[in-house]
Amino acid sequence: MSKIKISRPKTSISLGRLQGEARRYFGSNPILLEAGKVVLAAVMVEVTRRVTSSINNAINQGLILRATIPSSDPAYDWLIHFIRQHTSALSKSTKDSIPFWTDYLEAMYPTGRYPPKEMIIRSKLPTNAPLKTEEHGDPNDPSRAKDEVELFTLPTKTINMDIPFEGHTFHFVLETNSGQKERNLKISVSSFSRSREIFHSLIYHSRTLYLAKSHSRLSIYIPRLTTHWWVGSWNLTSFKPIRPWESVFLPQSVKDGVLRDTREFLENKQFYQDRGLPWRRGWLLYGLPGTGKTSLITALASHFKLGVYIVNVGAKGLDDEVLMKLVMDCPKKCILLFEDISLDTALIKLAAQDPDDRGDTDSKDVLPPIQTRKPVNGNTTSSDVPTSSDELTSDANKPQDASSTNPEIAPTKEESNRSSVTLSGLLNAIDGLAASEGRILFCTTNHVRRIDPALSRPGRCDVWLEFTYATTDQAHELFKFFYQPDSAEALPSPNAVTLGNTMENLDGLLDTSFEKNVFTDNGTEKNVQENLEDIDKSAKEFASLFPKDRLTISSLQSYLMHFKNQPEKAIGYFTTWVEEGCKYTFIQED
Ligand SMILES: Nc1ncnc2c1ncn2[C@@H]1O[C@H](COP(=O)(O)OP(=O)(O)OP(=O)(O)O)[C@@H](O)[C@H]1O
Repeated sequence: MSKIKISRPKTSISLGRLQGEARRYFGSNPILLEAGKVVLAAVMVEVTRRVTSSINNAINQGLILRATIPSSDPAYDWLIHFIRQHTSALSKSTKDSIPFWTDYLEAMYPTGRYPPKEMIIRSKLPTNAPLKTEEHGDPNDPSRAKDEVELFTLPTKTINMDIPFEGHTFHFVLETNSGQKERNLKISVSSFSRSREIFHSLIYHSRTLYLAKSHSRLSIYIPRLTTHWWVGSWNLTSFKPIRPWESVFLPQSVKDGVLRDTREFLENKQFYQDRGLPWRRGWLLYGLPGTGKTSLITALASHFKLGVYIVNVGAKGLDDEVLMKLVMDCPKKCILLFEDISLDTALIKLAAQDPDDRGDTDSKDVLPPIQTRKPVNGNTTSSDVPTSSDELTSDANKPQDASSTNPEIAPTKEESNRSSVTLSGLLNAIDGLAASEGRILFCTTNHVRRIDPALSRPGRCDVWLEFTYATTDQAHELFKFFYQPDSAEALPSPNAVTLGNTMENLDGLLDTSFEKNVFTDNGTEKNVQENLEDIDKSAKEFASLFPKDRLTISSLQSYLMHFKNQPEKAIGYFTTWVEEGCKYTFIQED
């Protein structure tokens, strides 16, 4: 009788037993045996990898909190600022983590020929491409995707660093794309923590640091135009020192008017809303170069602590769509500056055409500006700018489009080719339905006659201000400001004291003690008030020599720079310098 032994298959498998089994089956075939070993080893490696990765994931998901901040978010700038504050941490622990294979292949095959092993892919609709709807065929047809979507690939590069904050260590990973001007893409921050509060705390802290910096500085933004998927976003390019309002030399009435107008605008959002008016204000500053247009804007921005968003309308890479996006993305209460608006832009191209061909209905129906002013300093105007004699000028006195009749100011071919912004695109960006609210637009130009009258429509450039040669009063103020004793640098001029409101921006900067003693050049102690009186006397003497309609503030400033600490010499040499033609060469001392 045969006995059948039934046993349960053993479930525990040891490596030795597996090997034994394998030997029994494949023992007669050493090749199969070796292959089996390899497969077994591979299985073990994979199992180990999966287990490690699961443990890693469990730790990551359970214990580590991670936040990602894209560059489009304001918190991105705050965190970058926070990281910059910890540059020592940056230099110690920064390490590029481009994968070895990417580096190797890049070295073997220059970029472009061999794709990097790690890269970012972004897609976007080509600019100006009409969005195709179902009427135009099957939207899911894959062959259409190639025509409609552009893909961009770039190698990634990451920077890692650990920064301690409030008892936690935060791991920052900055993603950048190598070889591009616009580098940073996003930051991811992680930390061992069970609570989000610590992240909030980090962000609030970074914001506070950032604002503290930006309040004592002027934030300047320019458009990103070079990196494809970022085109049309703003890039914080610098924190400039604030410009004191007192450092701008213009007639007091003009400065007061600009301050008053801006304050009223910023404080009266409700007024505009109640009347269904777009909450926007536009200024056109025009006139000779070096007369203070940019200075006025930076001082105004400093005074009201507004960010300045600068667009060069003639820049390569800018078109109507990008311009519109930029304008829409401006924050509320900021200064949007269109620099040198008549250069390179479509305004010239279109101004040279027959108005009927412009395709811009507004331009045929131009209303006078709400308010235009005489030249800010009441001087004779330059040849390129119109003269206006009254405080408020009529439309007839307004600069007219002369480019179509005057070949000298018609655009050159090169000028016409540079920008792809059209007049209607520009006007839409300024006051179209989608245009941002709460911003103050400043357009500046040296060539006002090239500007299309459509720009003067209310809601676009409401106020036109002309800048011309410096007056005697301006020369007097500049001289005083230039030679004031260092420790009294920020002391208000007598005019500023009577204004009161112009003092706000100097909070914290001023030591208003007029009795404070300073050391003068010759080393003797002297009362500041006396010192200021001396300077004022010299300033009057200097102003009395000042020729009319001859010099701009910038040329005067560069003259004074030759005599930094020598007011007497500046006065003594001035007439000779003017008679010799105000040459900007090095001034030889006798
Ligand atoms: N009215 C002014 N008040 C104070 N500084 C002035 C004035 N005009 C010119 N400057 C000085 O001259 C230099 C050039 O001035 P600014 O850039 O403001 O001139 P601008 O009119 O904007 O010139 P451009 O039309 O060439 O851009 C600056 O250093 C500035 O400090």
